[in-house]
Amino acid sequence: MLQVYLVRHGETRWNAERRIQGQSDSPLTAKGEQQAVQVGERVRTYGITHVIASDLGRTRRTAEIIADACGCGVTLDARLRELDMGVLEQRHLDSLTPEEEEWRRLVVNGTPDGRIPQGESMQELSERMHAALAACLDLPSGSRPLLVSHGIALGCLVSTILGLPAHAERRLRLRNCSISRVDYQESLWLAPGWVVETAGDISHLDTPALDELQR
Ligand SMILES: O=C(O)[C@@H](CO)OP(=O)(O)O
Repeated sequence: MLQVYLVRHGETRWNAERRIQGQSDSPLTAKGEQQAVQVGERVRTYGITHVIASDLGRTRRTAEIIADACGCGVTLDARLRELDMGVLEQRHLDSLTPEEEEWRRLVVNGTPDGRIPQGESMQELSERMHAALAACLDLPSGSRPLLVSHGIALGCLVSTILGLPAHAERRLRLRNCSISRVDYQESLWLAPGWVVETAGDISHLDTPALDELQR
């Protein structure tokens, strides 16, 4: 059975400021760095063999800290990037005009192929995240990978593995540096293929970030 750990990056400056990042980037806060250290402390005994991260700065930095603790290197996979939120990237969530708010709702309410102008649909996000996860099946036997990605991207992955629509990720709270795990298994009892073991675990964090979606 292949076990794959899924970690959202540590808190960033724009997370704390309620600004939309998407494929734009902002650095980890001091709290975000500390959260990454705490993930490393937790998973260092898990036998992680590969740390694979989205190529955005916030995930790279989080991955470096975790990989140091695990004694392995980091490889980058652009398929693990956050949803491209087009013209709304870098904006404060509270500053959207009614028209912009409507664009945002097209995505989060599950309108088929809804997208923010110049952005990406949830279907496109789902396809690339599943491709990145499937690539773990090609790693050498006995591998135990840990993927470092983003809130909407990981939520979409977990939701769709459960058979829910991609936009169900809005009902799944994946805080900064939460750990989820999915397993690939052939089971007579559970559905064969990817199975969700846990989602959004933050028991290793002593100061969990306020989630930008929750505030
Ligand atoms: O892009 C963003 O603003 C958020 C949305 O959840 O994603 P993340 O902080 O996980 O990159």
